[in-house]
Amino acid sequence: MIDDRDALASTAAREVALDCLEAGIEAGHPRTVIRDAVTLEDETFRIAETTYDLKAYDDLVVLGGGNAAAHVAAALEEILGDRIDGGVVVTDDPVDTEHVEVREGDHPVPSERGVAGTRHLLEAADAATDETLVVTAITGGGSALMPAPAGELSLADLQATTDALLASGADIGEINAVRKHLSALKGGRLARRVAPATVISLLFSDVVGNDPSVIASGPVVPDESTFDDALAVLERDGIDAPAAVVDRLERGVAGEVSETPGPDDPAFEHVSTHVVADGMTVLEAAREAAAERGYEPLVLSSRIRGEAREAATTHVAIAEEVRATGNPVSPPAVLLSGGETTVTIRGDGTGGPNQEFATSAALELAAEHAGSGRDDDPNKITVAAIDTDGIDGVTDAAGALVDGTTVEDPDSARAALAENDVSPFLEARHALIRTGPTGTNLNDLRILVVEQS
Ligand SMILES: O=C(O)[C@H](O)CO
Repeated sequence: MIDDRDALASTAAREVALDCLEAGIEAGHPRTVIRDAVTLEDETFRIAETTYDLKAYDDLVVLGGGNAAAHVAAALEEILGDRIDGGVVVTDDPVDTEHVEVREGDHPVPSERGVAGTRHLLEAADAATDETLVVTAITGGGSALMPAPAGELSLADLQATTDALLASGADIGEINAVRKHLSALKGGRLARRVAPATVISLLFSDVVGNDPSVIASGPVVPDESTFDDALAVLERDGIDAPAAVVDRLERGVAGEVSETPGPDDPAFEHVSTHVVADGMTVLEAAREAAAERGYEPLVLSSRIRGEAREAATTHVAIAEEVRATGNPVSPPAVLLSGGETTVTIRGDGTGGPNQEFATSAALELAAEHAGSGRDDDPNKITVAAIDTDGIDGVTDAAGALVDGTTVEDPDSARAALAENDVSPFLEARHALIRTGPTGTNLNDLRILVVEQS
């Protein structure tokens, strides 16, 4: 799964870090998740504690979108086979499916083909009746991949607003409060389109805290955010949105455009929501892989957020403590974390949050190594950081793997960070991890392997 793995795995600690990454990605892949989450026995479809008698429905369709949506559809087909009558998913990571139509869209900025695919998805939703069972395949990336401009808005309006929101530093809850109010599908509006069908909503969460109304902007989840909230995000973050967008939001605040459906809306009467995978799914598998290799595993948090380079300093400090005093676990140990860090763009280079995390960690390790008075073991702490979807920032790398040998010239590492240009820096040091699109999207995975003195 990891390209050129042998070249990266030059020490035992690196080998362990790569094993943990691979175990995490495999556990988060829809084929693994769906196999664990749903079963079919005779005509009874089970998800968690709920069962559905397929004989009670005329047809079963799969609808959805997101980076991993086609993989979810394919995994559902493996279990449900010919019982699936059709459906549409929109994704940027297509795979072959037999019954569900896979349409391509684009991420992180929506595109024309995404709009066309989403229109098709909405047509399939409109065709649902009270005898339809709809299974939704909703994963991270769905907001960009399922663009359905509301009212008079155009794709260009959505693109300009998305660009501005992504550059603004607004968090995903804020970004999606805006996107929901510009869409014919997000913020629960897809539930209205499929009502009165029965809906089983399967969610793969790339949102810290798993709020279902934020994951892919909650197409079949009640929305408590308002036009007011959306306008406040634009104002607070100084976002220069197109006039048509501001106009729609202002008309919404004035009550001239209908609000997204809230928890009391009848559209949600027949919807059940299941978060079937999240960052913890990945962390638990990685933790197990570490333990199997004789390392004491410790999950620090599945909710790490904030500036990537600063999070790296804190992670390395904890690893140093482990190594120096055995707190909070004794080495050999593996520290693990998930969540999603961000990068404040100041320069004009190539990189991503996980690559900035790794570069900053490598810089810390080089400084710690040089100042330790104990230059015999530059490999005592090894750090890997990836985005589980295989695409860190807008690069073709998932992240990077570093240790105390990675940075020999701290000034170059600092310059690369200052320019947000860490990708070429890491490439030159053979530190980039490449996986290609992994088929899942469950946030970041960070592994710190701490060897014994
Ligand atoms: O698509 C989105 O909105 C983000 O990936 C969060 O799920």
